[in-house]
Amino acid sequence: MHMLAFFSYRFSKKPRVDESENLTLNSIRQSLIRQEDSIIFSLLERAQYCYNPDTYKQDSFSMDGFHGSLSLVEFMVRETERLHAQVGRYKSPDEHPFFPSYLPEPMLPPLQYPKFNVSSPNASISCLTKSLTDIITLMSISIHNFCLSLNYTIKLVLHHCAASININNKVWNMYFAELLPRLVEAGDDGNCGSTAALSKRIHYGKFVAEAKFRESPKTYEDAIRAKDRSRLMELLTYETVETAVKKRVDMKTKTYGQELNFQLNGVAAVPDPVYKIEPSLVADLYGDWIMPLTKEVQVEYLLRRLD
Ligand SMILES: O=C(O)C(=O)C[C@]1(C(=O)O)C=C[C@@H](O)C=C1
Repeated sequence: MHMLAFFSYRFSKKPRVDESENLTLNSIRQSLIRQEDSIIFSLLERAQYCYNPDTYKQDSFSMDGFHGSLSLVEFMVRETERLHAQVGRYKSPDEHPFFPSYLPEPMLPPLQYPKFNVSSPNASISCLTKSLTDIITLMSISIHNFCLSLNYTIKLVLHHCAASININNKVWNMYFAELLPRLVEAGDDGNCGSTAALSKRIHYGKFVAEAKFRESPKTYEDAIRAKDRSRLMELLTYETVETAVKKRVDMKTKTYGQELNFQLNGVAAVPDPVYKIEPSLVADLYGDWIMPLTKEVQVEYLLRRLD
């Protein structure tokens, strides 16, 4: 059977939807905590390589169908997004493209996103995304998993304004201009990748904002009607949570990024711990960029929440 015919067949079945859980601030925060691991691991991965200035320069590469008006990294991200768009990745409420104006319409029948499944939003969405990637690259063994994951449809609870919020231009600039030069050594070797995890985490602000709005609509409504950004920012900011996030990220970076060098007799070769990334760098990244951008998404979302 042709693969798309196979998909159409599978998609035509009624999706199974778990409606048992509610959108709570606590469950969304748990999801943000799980995403820290992906962010820290991808930064650790990226930190192994040098900066590679040619990857980011326009005019550095030339090949058929690609002549230098974009950098190699822009070209790769744009074309990857085009491919993923064909199987509907950006119709998912927690996926945000970096090059939205270049995307084709999906070739597959639309997925249903009736409501967002708060019990395991990441599990179902990242399972879907992972399966999409697998299916494109392997085209074989993950067909079964892919179809299974599609049947666990995401329960969408966001207001329709969510679709108009995408601050990936800021995420892109933050990553390439601010973060990368601090994270890696200068020089050349090859690699790129952690922007997607950051983008996803930052746009999760939509879910955080929705949960906060639902928990106390009256508190937010006046500020929304008055279009009062600073009041909204004040309402949605929890200093104690931010302090706890930075502390946890610092500890996770130390734990995941510690070099474990043991001699054959099992004794540590280096008495003092050595870290692959300076732990405070990731904690500072959270404090200076990730949380402020997540809050910016929340403000944008709330401003349109009563539209
Ligand atoms: O947990 C929340 O309430 C959030 O809004 C998320 C978040 C964050 O980005 O981690 C952002 C703002 C708050 O001040 C605390 C934490």
